[in-house]
Amino acid sequence: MRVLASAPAKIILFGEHSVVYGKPAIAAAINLRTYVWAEFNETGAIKIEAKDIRVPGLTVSFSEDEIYFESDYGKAAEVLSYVREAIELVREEADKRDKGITVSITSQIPVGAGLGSSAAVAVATIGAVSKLLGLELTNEEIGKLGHKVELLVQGASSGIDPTVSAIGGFIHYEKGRFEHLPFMELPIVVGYTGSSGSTKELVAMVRKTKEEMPEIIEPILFSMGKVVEKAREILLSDLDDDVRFERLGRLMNINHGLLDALGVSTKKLSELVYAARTAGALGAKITGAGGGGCMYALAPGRQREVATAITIAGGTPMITEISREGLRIEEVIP
Ligand SMILES: Nc1ncnc2c1ncn2[C@@H]1O[C@H](COP(=O)(O)OP(=O)(O)O)[C@@H](O)[C@H]1O
Ligand SMILES: C[C@@](O)(CCOP(=O)(O)O)CC(=O)O
Ligand SMILES: [Mg+2]
Repeated sequence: MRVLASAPAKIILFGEHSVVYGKPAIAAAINLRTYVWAEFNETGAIKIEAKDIRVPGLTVSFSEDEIYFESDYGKAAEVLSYVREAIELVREEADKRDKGITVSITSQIPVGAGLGSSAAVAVATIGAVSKLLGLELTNEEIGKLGHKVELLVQGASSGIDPTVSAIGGFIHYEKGRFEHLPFMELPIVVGYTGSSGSTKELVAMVRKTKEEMPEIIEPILFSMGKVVEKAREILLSDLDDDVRFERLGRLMNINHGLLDALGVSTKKLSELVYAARTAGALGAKITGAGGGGCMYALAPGRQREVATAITIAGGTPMITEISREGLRIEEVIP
């Protein structure tokens, strides 16, 4: 039997980082997906074919007639830890710890870009492997297992990414509970800096700063929580779109400033944010953990101009759509 599952990327509209400390956040699944095939193997081992992820630490030496490859096995294993933990967790849930499983991954989601590639790969793996092992899990349960995987690998995770990747759509999330917000088309442009940041390291950096100066960092996290409450109110209001977008844009700019104060922006991210605002975006901010990766801009009627401004500033624009669907079983071959 072979199973193919897929799960989407996400953007965090408001509340990244503060959501790790129990504050609310708002996120949406987007139409970039990670695909995972799962099947049994006879060895009893876990085998992972990650087709489009770069493995760090590969050295190649060429001499007259020989080529030597040296790989940093520690780093290679670390890169695959989300997938490995996901498979181990599902084998335990199914009480089939010794089943040999091979997974093969292809992904449209840039890695370490703040678009939730870690959650999508964990959720798609859990989806495919649980189906293979005959476990009946709801998408919500798969989101919770995805959260466990992120906790195991990163040490800290709010769970918002695996939740929205598993269930799809547009959500408000707080302390493990989510509420679907009404589906709406948002005129946004995502800008990718081309560089990456590690969520594990950025979350640890924020925690360290918070421990060193709680009297400064806690009020910032508190304000971020308030920004999200206000954004939820506006999203659920019946204000006209022009007023609504103008207010949301202002809140995005405040949220970006607060993230910058936490130290997770970079020169390139800020350049893309300011380029987007100058080109007419009503708001622009980092999305995801930062340290590189992506920003997004709210630009009703100005998406094309903002995309051009992001390109001129050295980024790659992506006009994405919200994905109603979360985890999907694409194919089951008996
Ligand atoms: N296609 C993939 N195959 C295997 N692992 C992946 C894949 N995509 C992402 N990952 C894992 O997720 C990590 C990146 O996660 P993270 O730092 O949270 O950034 P983000 O979730 O914003 O992309 C990668 O280092 C890798 O371990
Ligand atoms: C920084 C954080 O709020 C979001 C991280 O998202 P990403 O891995 O950068 O896509 C962490 C979390 O919510 O667990
Ligand atoms: Mg991640």
